[in-house]
Amino acid sequence: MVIHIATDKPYDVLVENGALDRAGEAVKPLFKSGSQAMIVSETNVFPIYGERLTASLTAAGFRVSHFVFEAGEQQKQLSTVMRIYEALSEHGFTRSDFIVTLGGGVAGDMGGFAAATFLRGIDFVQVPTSLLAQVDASVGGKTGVDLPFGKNLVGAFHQPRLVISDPQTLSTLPDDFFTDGLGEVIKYGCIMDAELFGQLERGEVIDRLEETICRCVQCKKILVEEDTTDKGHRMILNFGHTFGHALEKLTGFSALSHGRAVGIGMVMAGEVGESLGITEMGTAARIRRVLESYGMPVEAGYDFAEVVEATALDKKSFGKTLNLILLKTIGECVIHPVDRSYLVLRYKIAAEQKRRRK
Ligand SMILES: NC(=O)c1ccc[n+]([C@@H]2O[C@H](COP(=O)([O-])OP(=O)(O)OC[C@H]3O[C@@H](n4cnc5c(N)ncnc54)[C@H](O)[C@@H]3O)[C@@H](O)[C@H]2O)c1
Ligand SMILES: O=C(O)C(=O)C[C@@H](O)[C@H](O)[C@H](O)COP(=O)(O)O
Ligand SMILES: [Zn+2]
Repeated sequence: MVIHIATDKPYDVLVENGALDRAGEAVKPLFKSGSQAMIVSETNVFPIYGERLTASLTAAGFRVSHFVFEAGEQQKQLSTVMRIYEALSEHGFTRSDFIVTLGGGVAGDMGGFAAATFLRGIDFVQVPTSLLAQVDASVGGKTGVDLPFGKNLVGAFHQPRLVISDPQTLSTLPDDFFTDGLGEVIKYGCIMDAELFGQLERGEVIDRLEETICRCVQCKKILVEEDTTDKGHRMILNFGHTFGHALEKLTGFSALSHGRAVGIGMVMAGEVGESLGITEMGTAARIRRVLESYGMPVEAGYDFAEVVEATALDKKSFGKTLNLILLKTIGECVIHPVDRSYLVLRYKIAAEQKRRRK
C-alpha cells in the first residue's frame, strides 16, 4: 500500500512486504543517477539488513557508504550526530546526495536530524525496521536528539523524501521492542481511532499487522498534513508523552523504553483527565487493562509532583502553562492548558478522594 503525505514537500509511505529489496528502484526516480547514499544505521539492524539495502541501492546506480552507531536510545545525542557529520564530510557529500536511515526510531530521528542540518539540509529516506518506527516515528518529519535535560530537546522538522516500510523486517524485532511499538498503536486508538482501540482490547491487531501499520500512518497523515510544525492539533500525537518523556528523563534514557514510558504516561494522563472532570470515568482503567494485556508496565514508580517537575522543558509548555493532551473518551482528544502547580494540587486531592472511597 502507498500512503501519500501531502505536506509542503510531499512524499509517499510505502508499506509492503519485501519492500527492502526494492528500495533502490523506489528511490531511483527521486535522485540523480550516481548520487551518493549513506546508510545511517546501528549495530543490531545493520548486520541483518545492511547488505540487502546496500545491494538494492547499488543496483539502482547509487554510490553507497554506511555509518553504524551502537544501538540504543543513549546514543541519540549530539556527539553521535557529530560523528555522522564527520562521515558525510569524509565522503564528500553534497546537496545532491542523501542519507538512508535504517533501523528503529533512534536511527530515524538521529539520521534525519543529521540530514536536516548537514549543509543546512540534505535529503533523506527512511527505512524503518521496528514496529514503533513503522507506525509512527518514520512519518511526519520530527527529527532530533535527546539532551541530558530532556527528551528530543534539539531537533528540526525535516520531511523524508520517501518512507520504505517492510513489515517482514519485524520478524527479527525482539518481542520487547515489538511491545514498545504497541504502546504507540494504543496511543492512536486513544486519540482518534476507537475502533482500533477495540481491536487492541480484543487482541486482534497482531494478526493484522500490515493493516495496523497502515491504519496508524493514515491517522498520522491527517494530523501532519493539517499542522506540520506541531503548533496546534498535531500536538495530540503527544498524548501520554508529557509524562512519558519525563519518565524517560528520570530514568536516564536507559531503564524505560519510549513505548513503555508513553504507556505509563497515557494511564497518568487518563487519571489526570478524570480528576479534572474532562475524561470519562473508567477511561484510565481501560487504558491500563489494555497495556497490561500486552505485558506493559502501568505504574510510574515516581511521586506525581516529581514527574510534573521533570516536564519543565516539555515543548507544549508556554511559561507556567502546560498544554496537556487529555481524552474526552477513547478516540476523542482535547488540548487542555493547565498551570503546573494547580495540576499537582488537583491530582493530590483526587488521589486522596479515591483513597477514602476504597
Ligand atoms: N520522530 C517521531 O515522530 C517519533 C515518533 C515516535 C518515537 N520516536 C522516537 O523513536 C525512538 C524509539 O524507537 P524504537 O522503539 O524503534 O527504538 P530503537 O530505534 O532503539 O529500536 C528498538 C530496538 O530494536 C532493535 N531493532 C529495530 N529494528 C529491528 C529489527 N528489524 N530486527 C532486530 N532488531 C531491531 C534496535 O536495534 C533497538 O535495540 C525514541 O527515540 C523516540 O523518541 C520518534
Ligand atoms: O509526530 C509527532 O508529532 C509526535 O508527537 C509523535 C510522538 O510519538 C514522538 O514520540 C515524537 O518524537 C515526540 O516528539 P516531541 O517533539 O514532542 O518530543
Ligand atoms: Zn512517541
